[in-house]
Amino acid sequence: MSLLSVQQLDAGYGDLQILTDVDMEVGQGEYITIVGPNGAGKSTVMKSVFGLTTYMGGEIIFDDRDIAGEQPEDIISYGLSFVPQSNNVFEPLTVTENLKMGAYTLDQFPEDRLQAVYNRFPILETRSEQKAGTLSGGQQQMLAMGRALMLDPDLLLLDEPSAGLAPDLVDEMFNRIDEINDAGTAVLLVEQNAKEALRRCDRGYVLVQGQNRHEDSGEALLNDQQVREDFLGG
Ligand SMILES: Nc1ncnc2c1ncn2[C@@H]1O[C@H](COP(=O)(O)OP(=O)(O)OP(=O)(O)O)[C@@H](O)[C@H]1O
Repeated sequence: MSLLSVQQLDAGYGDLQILTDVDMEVGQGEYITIVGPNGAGKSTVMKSVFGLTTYMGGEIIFDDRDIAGEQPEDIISYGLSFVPQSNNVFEPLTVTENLKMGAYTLDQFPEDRLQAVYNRFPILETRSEQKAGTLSGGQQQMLAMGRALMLDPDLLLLDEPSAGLAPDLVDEMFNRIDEINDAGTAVLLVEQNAKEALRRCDRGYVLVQGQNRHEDSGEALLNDQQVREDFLGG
Protein backbone atom coordinates (compact mmCIF):
# COMPACT_ATOMS: atom_id res chain seq x y z
CA MET A 1 0.00 0.00 0.00
CA SER A 2 1.12 3.52 -0.73
CA LEU A 3 2.33 5.57 2.22
CA LEU A 4 2.90 8.71 0.14
CA SER A 5 1.16 9.28 -3.14
CA VAL A 6 1.92 12.42 -5.14
CA GLN A 7 -0.25 12.84 -8.23
CA GLN A 8 0.02 15.52 -10.89
CA LEU A 9 1.60 17.92 -8.44
CA ASP A 10 2.11 21.52 -9.51
CA ALA A 11 4.11 23.65 -7.07
CA GLY A 12 6.67 26.43 -6.88
CA TYR A 13 7.62 29.61 -5.10
CA GLY A 14 5.17 32.52 -5.13
CA ASP A 15 4.09 32.93 -8.75
CA LEU A 16 6.99 30.88 -10.07
CA GLN A 17 5.93 27.34 -11.00
CA ILE A 18 8.74 24.77 -10.74
CA LEU A 19 6.95 21.39 -10.68
CA THR A 20 4.47 20.30 -13.35
CA ASP A 21 2.37 17.16 -13.07
CA VAL A 22 4.84 15.36 -10.83
CA ASP A 23 3.85 11.82 -9.80
CA MET A 24 5.62 9.93 -7.05
CA GLU A 25 4.80 6.97 -4.81
CA VAL A 26 6.49 5.75 -1.66
CA GLY A 27 5.26 2.46 -0.21
CA GLN A 28 5.40 1.52 3.49
CA GLY A 29 9.05 0.95 4.37
CA GLU A 30 10.23 1.67 0.84
CA TYR A 31 13.50 3.45 -0.02
CA ILE A 32 13.11 5.85 -2.93
CA THR A 33 15.71 8.07 -4.57
CA ILE A 34 15.13 11.13 -6.74
CA VAL A 35 17.92 11.98 -9.17
CA GLY A 36 18.25 14.57 -11.91
CA PRO A 37 20.32 17.53 -13.02
CA ASN A 38 20.91 20.64 -10.91
CA GLY A 39 17.80 22.77 -10.71
CA ALA A 40 15.49 19.93 -11.82
CA GLY A 41 13.25 20.48 -8.81
CA LYS A 42 14.31 17.53 -6.63
CA SER A 43 14.46 19.58 -3.44
CA THR A 44 11.27 21.34 -4.44
CA VAL A 45 9.43 18.00 -4.49
CA MET A 46 10.50 17.31 -0.92
CA LYS A 47 9.76 20.82 0.27
CA SER A 48 6.34 20.62 -1.39
CA VAL A 49 5.49 17.36 0.36
CA PHE A 50 6.50 19.00 3.65
CA GLY A 51 4.39 22.12 3.03
CA LEU A 52 7.26 24.52 2.37
CA THR A 53 6.40 25.68 -1.15
CA THR A 54 3.43 27.27 -2.87
CA TYR A 55 0.94 24.53 -3.68
CA MET A 56 -0.61 25.01 -7.12
CA GLY A 57 -2.52 21.80 -7.82
CA GLY A 58 -2.61 18.02 -7.77
CA GLU A 59 -2.69 15.57 -4.88
CA ILE A 60 -0.38 14.82 -1.99
CA ILE A 61 -1.79 11.92 0.02
CA PHE A 62 0.12 10.74 3.06
CA ASP A 63 -1.18 7.80 5.04
CA ASP A 64 -4.65 8.21 3.47
CA ARG A 65 -4.77 11.90 4.37
CA ASP A 66 -4.74 14.75 1.86
CA ILE A 67 -1.91 17.00 3.09
CA ALA A 68 -1.63 19.32 0.08
CA GLY A 69 -1.45 22.91 1.25
CA GLU A 70 -1.07 21.99 4.93
CA GLN A 71 1.52 23.54 7.24
CA PRO A 72 4.78 21.74 8.18
CA GLU A 73 3.92 21.77 11.89
CA ASP A 74 0.78 19.75 11.12
CA ILE A 75 2.43 17.50 8.55
CA ILE A 76 5.19 16.49 10.97
CA SER A 77 2.58 15.28 13.44
CA TYR A 78 1.24 12.82 10.85
CA GLY A 79 4.54 10.89 10.80
CA LEU A 80 6.57 12.64 8.13
CA SER A 81 9.92 14.30 8.92
CA PHE A 82 12.21 16.36 6.71
CA VAL A 83 15.96 16.95 6.98
CA PRO A 84 16.88 19.95 4.82
CA GLN A 85 20.22 20.20 3.09
CA SER A 86 21.65 23.05 5.16
CA ASN A 87 21.06 25.05 8.31
CA ASN A 88 19.53 21.94 9.78
CA VAL A 89 20.78 22.16 13.38
CA PHE A 90 20.45 24.84 16.06
CA GLU A 91 24.13 25.74 16.39
CA PRO A 92 24.03 27.52 19.77
CA LEU A 93 22.19 24.60 21.39
CA THR A 94 23.76 21.39 22.66
CA VAL A 95 23.30 18.04 20.95
CA THR A 96 20.77 16.95 23.56
CA GLU A 97 18.87 20.23 23.31
CA ASN A 98 18.72 19.84 19.53
CA LEU A 99 17.32 16.35 19.88
CA LYS A 100 14.78 17.52 22.45
CA MET A 101 13.63 20.19 19.98
CA GLY A 102 12.80 17.32 17.62
CA ALA A 103 10.10 16.18 20.03
CA TYR A 104 8.71 19.57 21.02
CA THR A 105 5.30 18.75 19.57
CA LEU A 106 4.76 15.91 22.04
CA ASP A 107 3.12 16.47 25.43
CA GLN A 108 5.45 14.01 27.08
CA PHE A 109 9.17 13.85 26.23
CA PRO A 110 10.04 10.42 24.76
CA GLU A 111 13.13 9.39 26.78
CA ASP A 112 13.21 6.02 25.01
CA ARG A 113 13.44 7.75 21.62
CA LEU A 114 16.35 9.86 22.79
CA GLN A 115 18.18 6.70 23.79
CA ALA A 116 17.21 5.00 20.51
CA VAL A 117 18.70 7.93 18.57
CA TYR A 118 21.86 7.77 20.69
CA ASN A 119 22.09 4.04 20.02
CA ARG A 120 21.81 4.68 16.29
CA PHE A 121 24.38 7.50 16.38
CA PRO A 122 26.78 6.73 19.28
CA ILE A 123 28.97 9.72 18.38
CA LEU A 124 26.09 12.00 19.35
CA GLU A 125 25.90 10.49 22.82
CA THR A 126 29.59 11.12 23.42
CA ARG A 127 29.03 14.74 22.33
CA SER A 128 25.67 15.19 24.06
CA GLU A 129 26.63 18.36 25.96
CA GLN A 130 28.62 19.91 23.11
CA LYS A 131 27.14 22.82 21.17
CA ALA A 132 25.92 21.71 17.74
CA GLY A 133 27.86 24.50 16.02
CA THR A 134 31.14 22.94 17.17
CA LEU A 135 30.42 19.55 15.57
CA SER A 136 31.96 18.51 12.25
CA GLY A 137 29.82 18.62 9.11
CA GLY A 138 29.19 14.88 9.25
CA GLN A 139 28.23 14.98 12.91
CA GLN A 140 25.86 17.87 12.28
CA GLN A 141 24.23 15.86 9.51
CA MET A 142 23.81 12.90 11.91
CA LEU A 143 22.32 15.27 14.49
CA ALA A 144 19.84 16.64 11.97
CA MET A 145 18.82 13.09 11.09
CA GLY A 146 18.66 12.13 14.76
CA ARG A 147 16.39 15.07 15.47
CA ALA A 148 14.10 14.02 12.62
CA LEU A 149 13.96 10.50 14.10
CA MET A 150 12.85 11.75 17.52
CA LEU A 151 9.22 11.46 16.42
CA ASP A 152 9.79 7.98 14.98
CA PRO A 153 8.43 9.00 11.56
CA ASP A 154 6.95 6.59 9.03
CA LEU A 155 8.64 8.54 6.25
CA LEU A 156 11.92 10.43 6.36
CA LEU A 157 12.70 13.00 3.65
CA LEU A 158 16.46 13.51 3.27
CA ASP A 159 17.84 16.31 1.09
CA GLU A 160 21.45 15.60 0.07
CA PRO A 161 22.64 14.25 3.42
CA SER A 162 26.13 13.52 2.07
CA ALA A 163 26.72 17.04 0.71
CA GLY A 164 30.14 18.30 1.72
CA LEU A 165 31.22 15.12 3.52
CA ALA A 166 34.60 13.42 3.09
CA PRO A 167 34.38 10.18 1.04
CA ASP A 168 34.62 7.79 4.02
CA LEU A 169 31.86 9.71 5.79
CA VAL A 170 29.68 9.52 2.69
CA ASP A 171 29.82 5.75 2.95
CA GLU A 172 28.96 5.88 6.63
CA MET A 173 26.03 8.19 5.90
CA PHE A 174 24.66 5.76 3.33
CA ASN A 175 25.06 2.90 5.82
CA ARG A 176 23.14 4.85 8.46
CA ILE A 177 20.32 5.48 5.98
CA ASP A 178 20.22 1.75 5.19
CA GLU A 179 19.93 0.98 8.91
CA ILE A 180 17.12 3.49 9.40
CA ASN A 181 15.29 1.99 6.43
CA ASP A 182 15.95 -1.59 7.60
CA ALA A 183 14.32 -0.65 10.91
CA GLY A 184 11.10 0.09 8.99
CA THR A 185 11.18 3.80 8.19
CA ALA A 186 10.43 4.65 4.57
CA VAL A 187 13.03 6.96 3.02
CA LEU A 188 12.74 9.52 0.22
CA LEU A 189 16.25 10.65 -0.67
CA VAL A 190 17.69 13.34 -2.91
CA GLU A 191 21.40 12.75 -3.50
CA GLN A 192 24.11 14.26 -5.63
CA ASN A 193 25.86 10.95 -5.24
CA ALA A 194 23.29 9.49 -7.60
CA LYS A 195 24.94 6.17 -8.50
CA GLU A 196 25.42 5.15 -4.89
CA ALA A 197 21.89 6.23 -4.02
CA LEU A 198 20.44 4.17 -6.89
CA ARG A 199 22.55 1.19 -5.87
CA ARG A 200 21.04 1.25 -2.39
CA CYS A 201 17.41 2.24 -2.98
CA ASP A 202 14.41 0.13 -4.02
CA ARG A 203 13.15 2.47 -6.73
CA GLY A 204 14.20 5.74 -8.28
CA TYR A 205 12.71 8.68 -10.14
CA VAL A 206 14.57 10.84 -12.63
CA LEU A 207 13.27 14.40 -12.62
CA VAL A 208 14.08 16.92 -15.38
CA GLN A 209 12.86 20.52 -15.54
CA GLY A 210 10.27 19.93 -12.87
CA GLN A 211 8.75 16.89 -14.57
CA ASN A 212 9.02 13.11 -14.30
CA ARG A 213 11.37 11.64 -16.91
CA HIS A 214 12.04 8.04 -15.81
CA GLU A 215 10.89 5.74 -13.06
CA ASP A 216 12.19 2.24 -12.34
CA SER A 217 14.00 0.07 -9.83
CA GLY A 218 17.30 1.59 -8.72
CA GLU A 219 19.15 -1.23 -10.47
CA ALA A 220 17.29 -0.78 -13.77
CA LEU A 221 17.98 2.95 -13.78
CA LEU A 222 21.65 2.28 -13.07
CA ASN A 223 21.82 -0.11 -16.00
CA ASP A 224 19.86 2.06 -18.42
CA GLN A 225 22.32 3.36 -20.99
CA GLN A 226 20.37 6.56 -21.66
CA VAL A 227 19.97 7.36 -17.98
CA ARG A 228 23.67 6.68 -17.43
CA GLU A 229 24.77 8.96 -20.24
CA ASP A 230 22.32 11.76 -19.49
CA PHE A 231 22.29 11.83 -15.72
CA LEU A 232 24.94 9.62 -14.18
CA GLY A 233 28.06 10.69 -16.02
CA GLY A 234 28.27 7.62 -18.31
N1 LIG B 1 13.11 29.64 -2.48
C1 LIG B 1 13.10 29.68 -3.82
N2 LIG B 1 12.55 30.73 -4.47
C2 LIG B 1 12.52 30.77 -5.82
N3 LIG B 1 13.04 29.81 -6.62
C3 LIG B 1 13.60 28.77 -6.02
C4 LIG B 1 13.68 28.63 -4.60
N4 LIG B 1 14.30 27.47 -4.30
C5 LIG B 1 14.60 26.91 -5.49
N5 LIG B 1 14.19 27.68 -6.52
C6 LIG B 1 14.33 27.37 -7.96
O1 LIG B 1 13.62 26.18 -8.22
C7 LIG B 1 14.29 25.40 -9.21
C8 LIG B 1 14.48 23.99 -8.70
O2 LIG B 1 15.35 24.03 -7.57
P1 LIG B 1 15.62 22.76 -6.66
O3 LIG B 1 16.51 23.21 -5.54
O4 LIG B 1 14.34 22.10 -6.31
O5 LIG B 1 16.41 21.83 -7.66
P2 LIG B 1 17.25 20.54 -7.38
O6 LIG B 1 16.89 19.56 -8.43
O7 LIG B 1 17.10 20.13 -5.96
O8 LIG B 1 18.70 21.08 -7.69
P3 LIG B 1 20.10 20.97 -6.91
O9 LIG B 1 20.61 19.62 -7.21
O10 LIG B 1 20.87 22.07 -7.60
O11 LIG B 1 19.80 21.24 -5.46
C9 LIG B 1 15.59 26.13 -9.53
O12 LIG B 1 15.40 26.88 -10.72
C10 LIG B 1 15.76 27.07 -8.35
O13 LIG B 1 16.43 28.23 -8.72
